[in-house]
Amino acid sequence: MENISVAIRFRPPIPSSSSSDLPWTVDSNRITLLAFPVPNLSFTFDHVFDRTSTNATIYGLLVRSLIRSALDGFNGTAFAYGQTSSGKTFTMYGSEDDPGIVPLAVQDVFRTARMSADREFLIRVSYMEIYNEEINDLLTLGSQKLPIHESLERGVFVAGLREEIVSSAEQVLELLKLGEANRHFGETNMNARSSRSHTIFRMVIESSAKDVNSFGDVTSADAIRVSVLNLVDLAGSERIAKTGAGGVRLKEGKYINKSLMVLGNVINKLSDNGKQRGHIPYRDSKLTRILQPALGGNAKTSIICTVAPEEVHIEETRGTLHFASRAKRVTNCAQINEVLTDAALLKRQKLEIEELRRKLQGSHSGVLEQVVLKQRNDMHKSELERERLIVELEEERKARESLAHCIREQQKRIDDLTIRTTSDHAARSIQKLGAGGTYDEVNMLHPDEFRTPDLKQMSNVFVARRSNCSKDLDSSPIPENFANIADEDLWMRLNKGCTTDLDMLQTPRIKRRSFSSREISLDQPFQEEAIDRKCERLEIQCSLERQQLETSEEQRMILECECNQLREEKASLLQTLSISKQDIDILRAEKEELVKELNLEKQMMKGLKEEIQLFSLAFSQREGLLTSLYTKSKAIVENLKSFQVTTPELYD
Ligand SMILES: Nc1ncnc2c1ncn2[C@@H]1O[C@H](COP(=O)(O)OP(=O)(O)OP(=O)(O)O)[C@@H](O)[C@H]1O
Repeated sequence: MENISVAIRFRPPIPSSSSSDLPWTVDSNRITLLAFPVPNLSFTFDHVFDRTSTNATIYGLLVRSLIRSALDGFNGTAFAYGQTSSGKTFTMYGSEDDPGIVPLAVQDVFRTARMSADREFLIRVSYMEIYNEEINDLLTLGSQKLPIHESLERGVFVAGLREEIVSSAEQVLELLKLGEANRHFGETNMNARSSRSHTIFRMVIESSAKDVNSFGDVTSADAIRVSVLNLVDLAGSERIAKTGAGGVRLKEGKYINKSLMVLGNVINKLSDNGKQRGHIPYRDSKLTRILQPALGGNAKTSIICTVAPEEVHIEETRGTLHFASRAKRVTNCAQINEVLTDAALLKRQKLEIEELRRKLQGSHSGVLEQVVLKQRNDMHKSELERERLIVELEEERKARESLAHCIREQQKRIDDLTIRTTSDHAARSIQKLGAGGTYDEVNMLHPDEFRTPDLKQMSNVFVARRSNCSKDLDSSPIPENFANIADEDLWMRLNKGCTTDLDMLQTPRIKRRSFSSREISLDQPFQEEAIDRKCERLEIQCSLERQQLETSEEQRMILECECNQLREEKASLLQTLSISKQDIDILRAEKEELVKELNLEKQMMKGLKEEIQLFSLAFSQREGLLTSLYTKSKAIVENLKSFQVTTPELYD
């Protein structure tokens, strides 16, 4: 990681401007603003160049190392930043007497390249401008609005930009002249020849070691270094009030200010502490997008901030100094950009393709197939299991239904028995009552006259009506113990919520017959005998009925036991059912998982196939490129040889 190098350059004051005491002092690399906005605000930079400094001095101290690094394979960017008319273009391009950074760098690149004993270089140049947020190729007339693309191999690049292979500084300077002619300049109140666009002069420097490993192994000597050197002349920020811009100039000014603002934002963000940094808005302008590697990326960067010394520009100066001090805090991470030579790349790609093929055709595909087969089998098994469970479930459901039916039947039988038992009990009670009372004619009872009350099914409701029994003077009152039967709880217990109409509970019509005292005295022994017989008969009947009642009770108990058993069975069946459901859910989830895995494997296989196709394609493309590169290199070498023969003094 290394910081961006930042220098401040003061342009000489314009002769016409009223010179007064300067509002700042310069002490070595430190600038102190004396009064604005607060007294003694200081900024320290890598270099501060005063009005006497030449472009050559600036180049030597700030840019030369960058150019040397570019020849070693590091990306490099140098740009001039500052308000309009502060001397950016002068710094970058200079004059006849004082050539600027661009021509000096071009000379230096070729000089250094020629001096290199162990590497040979291939240099391409391009020249573009960003005018009103559109990219124009300055080396090709009419080539405007070029798009920015991004790829893994090339990173961010301007599609369709002409790249000229160059072999000498003069050739480049000629191209620069051509570009300058195409560049947008315009007159403003501040500058007679104001740059209305940002220009980027780019050199792509490729180099490889002169001795190639004769064994043909893939070594670092096979690597090609490719670095990009950007020399940027920015348009200057301008205050419309000062430039007096209108119409086209005004529109240009707005685009210029906007893109410089984005540049400022990017620098601000990058200079923030890592945690607070957040999103860097490179994409907000074409300038920052193209310069992205130079701003916090893989490049060495130098910035020359130009300042107009006049007091009237103090605000702009302060702004430039703030930008510069922020930029000073930005760190880049430059590294040598090496790519393998085509031959080495071919070798490596062949190996990779072979590896992939082996993976596909060999054991790997076998394993894959096995996995797929296993998964299919598993899936089939789980399907069968699922079907079996469904059948089982159906059987269980049917069994449960038949059990429930059984329970209902049994319940019905219990209810019938209970009702029967109750009516027997009631009848017996009445008979007992009759036997212990007056001359009730119990033996006159007809079975139909003493019947179980009508029962209407109505859950949880007990209704008892007794509307007219009191009116029937002929009827005996309801026996006391029978009245207990009509008690709500008991009825509920017996009838399980059936309703009854107590009027239906017809007390047998026991007609009272009055005997005269004479009749009683005459027939008494006979009557007593008859009564005894009746009593005996009734007792026998009672004991029979008691037995019957006990038997019914036993039956009821047995049925209740059965009923409980059935309930338990039902509960256990329900439990089994829920377990089966859970099993089915698990199986279903497993099945889905397997299907997902299968799809994933399929995708992987597809991806591998595509990769192989891509590699094959790249392989054939590289083959073609290698051939053309070889032909081109041969031509260049021939050119160089002939050039050396004709102009030997250039290389001295
Ligand atoms: N260091 C310098 N020595 C001599 N002349 C200079 C110097 N710097 C700038 N100038 C002169 O000042 C004028 C404005 O300079 P220049 O055009 O380079 O400014 P600029 O910052 O590029 O302006 P703009 O942003 O408008 O393009 C030019 O005439 C230029 O020759």
